[in-house]
Amino acid sequence: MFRSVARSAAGKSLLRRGYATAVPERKVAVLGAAGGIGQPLALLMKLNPLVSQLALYDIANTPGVAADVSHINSRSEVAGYVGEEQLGKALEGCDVVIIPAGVPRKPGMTRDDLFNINAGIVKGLCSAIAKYCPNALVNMISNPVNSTVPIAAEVFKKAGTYDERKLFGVTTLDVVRAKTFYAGKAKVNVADVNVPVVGGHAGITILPLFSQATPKANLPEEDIKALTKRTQDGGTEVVEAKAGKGSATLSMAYAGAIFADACLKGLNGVPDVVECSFVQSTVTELPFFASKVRLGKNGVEEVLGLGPLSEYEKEGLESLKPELKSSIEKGIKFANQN
Ligand SMILES: NC(=O)C1=CN([C@@H]2O[C@H](COP(=O)(O)OP(=O)(O)OC[C@H]3O[C@@H](n4cnc5c(N)ncnc54)[C@H](O)[C@@H]3O)[C@@H](O)[C@H]2O)C=CC1
Ligand SMILES: O=C([O-])CC(=O)C(=O)O
Repeated sequence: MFRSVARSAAGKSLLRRGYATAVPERKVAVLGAAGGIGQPLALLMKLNPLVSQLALYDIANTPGVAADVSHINSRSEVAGYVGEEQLGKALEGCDVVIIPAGVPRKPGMTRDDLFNINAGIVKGLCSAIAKYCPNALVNMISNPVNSTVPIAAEVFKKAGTYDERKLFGVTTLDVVRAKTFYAGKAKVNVADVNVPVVGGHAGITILPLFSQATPKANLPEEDIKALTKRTQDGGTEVVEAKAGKGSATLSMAYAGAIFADACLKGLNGVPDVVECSFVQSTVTELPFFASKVRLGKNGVEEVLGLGPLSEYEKEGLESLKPELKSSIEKGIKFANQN
């Protein structure tokens, strides 16, 4: 077994010497790789020793990004693909496909305002995934995630390839933000902090569960409310600060790289890999919902429940349901009408 080899002294020494034979081959594609998120995400995936092949796809400018990233002396081989006619080659044999393709917000816009453009982009890319790598784990970053994930599910259902264990809305940036803001307020080491974030990925649908945050800090109710609001508005904070030049890219690339790494670890059989993600779910009455999920060799191994909620979180949960429900339905309707 590769893991026992990798963990043995001989395996470690092999790895240190640059022989990656103990780690399985894994192909990862980034769709939208020349964009604000795509470029730093390509860099971070190139640095990930679990990746053996990195396919960088975009409708423009990927050759330059691929040439640049390919000079880094890490394990994976890098190839750039540009234009729809090369999409199949980019996807063939992929284990994980990360999708940050699509337009970002400008100040004054909601994520739902991106629907008209991004829904079509995501639908096209998912049709190609169904054709060229139907078994890949799909990490959906493109907004509005609350709708793009249901769109992807419908496309895969129509193609007969849908496996609910393999489709993920990437909500890791909400967790990253919640951890950072909590650590600042609670004055604890950010590296030790854990905070689950559930619900969806837009405004009030983002529900951080600070009552379950560790290390425990017993923050007053006003602080919890302020932290919740800041986490929910984290994306808007960046959109406003960038003043028309887009939304979060660097922190999103970091979050996307963490989530893809967790998917790869799960595929490789590493035990107890748990991350929050927006997935098909029975945790609430909504068909998709973000919560902690355990990742394994086939993607989602277990969707974990919410755990005990404070009164404030229970109220937040009830208030987010109508908006999340309508975003999910909007995605399903789009996929079936267009
Ligand atoms: N899930 C999350 O937490 C977050 C999601 N986002 C979302 O990620 C998306 C991308 O954001 P940025 O990278 O900042 O935008 P960007 O505009 O900088 O890059 C998007 C890239 O997608 C490419 N693209 C457009 N159509 C394509 C297609 N059909 N196939 C392949 N590539 C295509 C563009 O050429 C461009 O290079 C946006 O929808 C944004 O809202 C952003 C931050 C956080
Ligand atoms: O706010 C946006 O538009 C981008 C995003 O999803 C985030 O930063 O969380």
